[in-house]
Amino acid sequence: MSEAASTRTPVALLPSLAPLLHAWLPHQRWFAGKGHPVTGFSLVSATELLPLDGGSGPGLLHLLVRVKQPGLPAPSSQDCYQLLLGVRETLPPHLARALIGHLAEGPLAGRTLYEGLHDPRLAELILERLRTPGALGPLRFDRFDRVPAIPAGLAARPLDAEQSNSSLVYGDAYILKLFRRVHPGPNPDLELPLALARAGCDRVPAPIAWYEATSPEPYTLGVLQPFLRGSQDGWLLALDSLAAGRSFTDEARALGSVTAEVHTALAGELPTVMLRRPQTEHLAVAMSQRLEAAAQAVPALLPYVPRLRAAFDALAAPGSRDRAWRAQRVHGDLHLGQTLRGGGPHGDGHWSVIDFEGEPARPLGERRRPQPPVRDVAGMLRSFDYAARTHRPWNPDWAERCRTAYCEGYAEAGGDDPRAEPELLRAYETDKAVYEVLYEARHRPDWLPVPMAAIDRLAAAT
Ligand SMILES: Nc1ncnc2c1ncn2[C@@H]1O[C@H](COP(=O)(O)OP(=O)(O)O)[C@@H](O)[C@H]1O
Ligand SMILES: O=P(O)(O)O[C@H]1O[C@H](CO)[C@@H](O[C@H]2O[C@H](CO)[C@@H](O)[C@H](O)[C@H]2O)[C@H](O)[C@H]1O
Repeated sequence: MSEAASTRTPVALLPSLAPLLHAWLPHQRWFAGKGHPVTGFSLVSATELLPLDGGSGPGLLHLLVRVKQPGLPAPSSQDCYQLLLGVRETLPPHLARALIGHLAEGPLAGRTLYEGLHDPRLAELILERLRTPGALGPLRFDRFDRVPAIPAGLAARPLDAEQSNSSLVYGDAYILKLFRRVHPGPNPDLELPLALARAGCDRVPAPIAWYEATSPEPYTLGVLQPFLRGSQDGWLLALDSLAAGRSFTDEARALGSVTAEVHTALAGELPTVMLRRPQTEHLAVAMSQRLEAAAQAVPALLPYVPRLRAAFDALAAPGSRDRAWRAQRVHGDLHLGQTLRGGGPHGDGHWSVIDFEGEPARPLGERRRPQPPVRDVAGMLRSFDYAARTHRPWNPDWAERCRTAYCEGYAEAGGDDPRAEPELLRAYETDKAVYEVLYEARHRPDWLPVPMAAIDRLAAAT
């Protein structure tokens, strides 16, 4: 890949970009620091993927920018975001919704700045870069060695369903996920699918290509994988089943077995450890601390704190002195919305698991630590409860049947039966429900009653 005309560092640009970013960034769906004032920006890296002085055509600027938000605790007070900014003389009407603003001063005064991913020409250029491994300034583009070449000229479109990140679909054949808030170190959403692909596990769309920043720190920035066209998302399938009064136990059993398959493959590829005292005590303390922090942010949790804490204390109770739990790399944020049925080469009934990033709010180091696999099981059990609660009238039996079938499927496929360690399962379900209370309070306050109902039930059971 040529380095020509692409790696000038337009530091001089930042002062003129800053006011536009200030007005635009906090309103983006993927911006994690909502509700806290942005006081400034600093540049981590800048790369011209397409020269900005290229005449009448668009330019594409890749930026890693640190956003200063002193109201947030460190390190979130200086989070780093990936931006792909288009620059044109004038914005054609079909790109009107991508507008960020007009540059009033600096080297590009008079030009228009816009969200580059909405411009098919620029999105297609990113795929072109990924087709050929190589370096471009601080960026490095890589390919998985066991997959066929990526064809040229595939049409690009942004995916509307994006949540924490942004995705582009190419010719309905590939999907590129671009991480928005990035942390130094390997992103588990590349690390784990690569490990699974190397293990021959077909439950995860195998990464085909990816790109990273290599300096000043390593950041995983984007991963290209096959697009499962026509696949159905497990969350919507569960809601359909509830609406139609249909059982979901076959699907839940299959999901249990898929989870066990993924866990077995991950345990075979990546380190596993045994958690004993004092690690089990540390686990209980960390869960209690998360509960207390969540209760500070969402006071509705406060009356439940003592009883919920009992579920965590049980992990380190005197009777559990000799217990040891196997820990390994896990998905970390497993729920129905992270599963897709069909759409790939394995047929309509084949389930795949996506989005191995873990809970985005947790530090990367914590997400990459080996954890008891029951953590993922708890995530999926919470998801059955969510689906049953979301549907009117509430159908607790539906969730209970799914729960049983999922645990049976997990054990039948070679996983340890999650019900054999009820304290551990309860602690993880409680920890997840606490996380969900915080997540819903921040992102979807109308949904808060869903995890609060679980908090009420879990507290009553201790
Ligand atoms: N390989 C894929 N094939 C088809 N659709 C996908 C694929 N990967 C992700 N998606 C779709 O994109 C959405 C967002 O992907 P996800 O990895 O969960 O991103 P985020 O981290 O932004 O939530 C998913 O809910 C799913 O609908
Ligand atoms: O998919 P993401 O990685 O963005 O995960 C976050 O958002 C999820 C919601 O989209 C959230 O999941 C919660 O709501 C789901 C229903 O919408 C439910 O199935 C899950 O069980 C529940 O946790 C997830 O927690 C959050 O990290």
